Amino acid sequence: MSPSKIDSRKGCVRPPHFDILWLPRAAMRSVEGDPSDCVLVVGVSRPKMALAIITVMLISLFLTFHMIYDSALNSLQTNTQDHTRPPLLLLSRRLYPAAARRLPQAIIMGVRKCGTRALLEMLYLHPMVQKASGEVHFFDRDENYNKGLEWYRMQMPHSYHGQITIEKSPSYFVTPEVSD
Ligand SMILES: Nc1ncnc2c1ncn2[C@@H]1O[C@H](COP(=O)(O)OS(=O)(=O)O)[C@@H](OP(=O)(O)O)[C@H]1O
Repeated sequence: MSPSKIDSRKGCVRPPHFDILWLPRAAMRSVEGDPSDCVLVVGVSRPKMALAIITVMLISLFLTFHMIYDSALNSLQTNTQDHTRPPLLLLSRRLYPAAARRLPQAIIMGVRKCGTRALLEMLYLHPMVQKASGEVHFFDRDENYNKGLEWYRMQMPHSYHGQITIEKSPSYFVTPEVSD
């Protein structure tokens, strides 16, 4: 070991520059045999520091873009009939589960003027419930029923997997064909 690298006062090994990332363990031992006199110097080389900062910035930028993309796409889907969403990442399906229009799992079918709207709005207070905005009249009106289940599904709101979609059409209760 060259004498210039040895601290003459304490006898500790010193790095030649402050931007050394890894020092060998032996470099931190006292040559003179007194380890308590040594000071541990931890530094990061400038290129590696720059690389780390750029990596963090790129990841933050990507995540920000991904969140903006996701929310923009969700709001677009609310206004269009498109229910598919191209995944930006395979992982994004897990992190941000896709919303889709689903057939109702529950239907409020009557009876009229008995507070069906109030019932629906109260159920809708639950975060796991989504409601159709108006009365769909799928089962009681031929012109709607003939459009098929796909049309019926498209009248439903977007919901996440596990949420319950509810539709309310009180006239189902008094339309004999509905039970068929
Ligand atoms: N909790 C409670 N108590 C008493 N009355 C209530 C309650 N909730 C809703 N209402 C009244 O019910 C009427 C609306 O019922 P619906 O939502 O079923 O109407 S509809 O059949 O869907 O058109 C509507 O009455 P009208 O205003 O006379 O139409 C509501 O005021």
